[in-house]
Amino acid sequence: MTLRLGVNIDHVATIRNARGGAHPDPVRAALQAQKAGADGITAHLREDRRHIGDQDIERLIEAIEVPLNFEMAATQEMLAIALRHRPHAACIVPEKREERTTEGGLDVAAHHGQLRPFIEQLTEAGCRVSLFIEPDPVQIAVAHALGAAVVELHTGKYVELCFAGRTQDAERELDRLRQAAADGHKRGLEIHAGHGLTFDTVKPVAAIPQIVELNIGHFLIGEAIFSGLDTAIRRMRALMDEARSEAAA
Ligand SMILES: CC(=O)[C@@H](O)[C@H](O)COP(=O)(O)O
Ligand SMILES: NCC(=O)COP(=O)(O)O
Repeated sequence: MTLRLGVNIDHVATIRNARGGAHPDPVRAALQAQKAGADGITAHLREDRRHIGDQDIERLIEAIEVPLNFEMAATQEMLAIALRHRPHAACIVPEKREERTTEGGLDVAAHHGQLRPFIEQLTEAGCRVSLFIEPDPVQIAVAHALGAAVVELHTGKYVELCFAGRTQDAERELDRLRQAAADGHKRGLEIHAGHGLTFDTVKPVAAIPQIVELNIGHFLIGEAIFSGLDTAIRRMRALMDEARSEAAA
């Protein structure tokens, strides 16, 4: 199975919003990412609009040729926006206003009743519905029962453990990712993964054979300051491909 790279351009908007105005433009970044080989663009329209704004979503839909993965909380406001734009994919994520970033996966087991109508309406509108969850067997089973097409496994914990030098715990978390990917794939779910991935942490995740898409943003946008977006994306793509061919050998 080939592995797609979705580039998340949220944090281009974070830099723009630090001063207001229009520069740097996340849509320009998305077009550059597309040219550098991104297979898709991911953007998270947060309730507080701290990075991506409503107009960015409208402009992205107009401008990009690769699929848009629209990340959204399960709120009526976001549902109405998604139904208006009908992006290729709608990824439902948990959201807390006070958090610095998306801290964990959506608890689909606890909120299945609330989530079902969102999944149904988005699917009906032609979006591929993705649920951003922890690599946990119960979450996988409920995501499947809810009729989602895709699950995106939260890799944040694995990355944090790697950077804390907690090698054994990171390996255990990687095993949870492997198990969840295999289990979800067996159930017919399409498997994506992402959050916090970097050049140093991407390869073991990219090597998991059932994963078909990685969504990566914050690190690539940060790295672009030093090497340029094109170089950062091409390097990430190369590491992903390397991991895949090493795993297949
Ligand atoms: C859900 C998710 O993982 C992404 O949206 C990404 O982390 C960028 O958004 P935040 O940094 O605002 O969480
Ligand atoms: N869903 C994960 C994503 O889009 C990118 O997350 P990050 O690389 O910005 O942490």
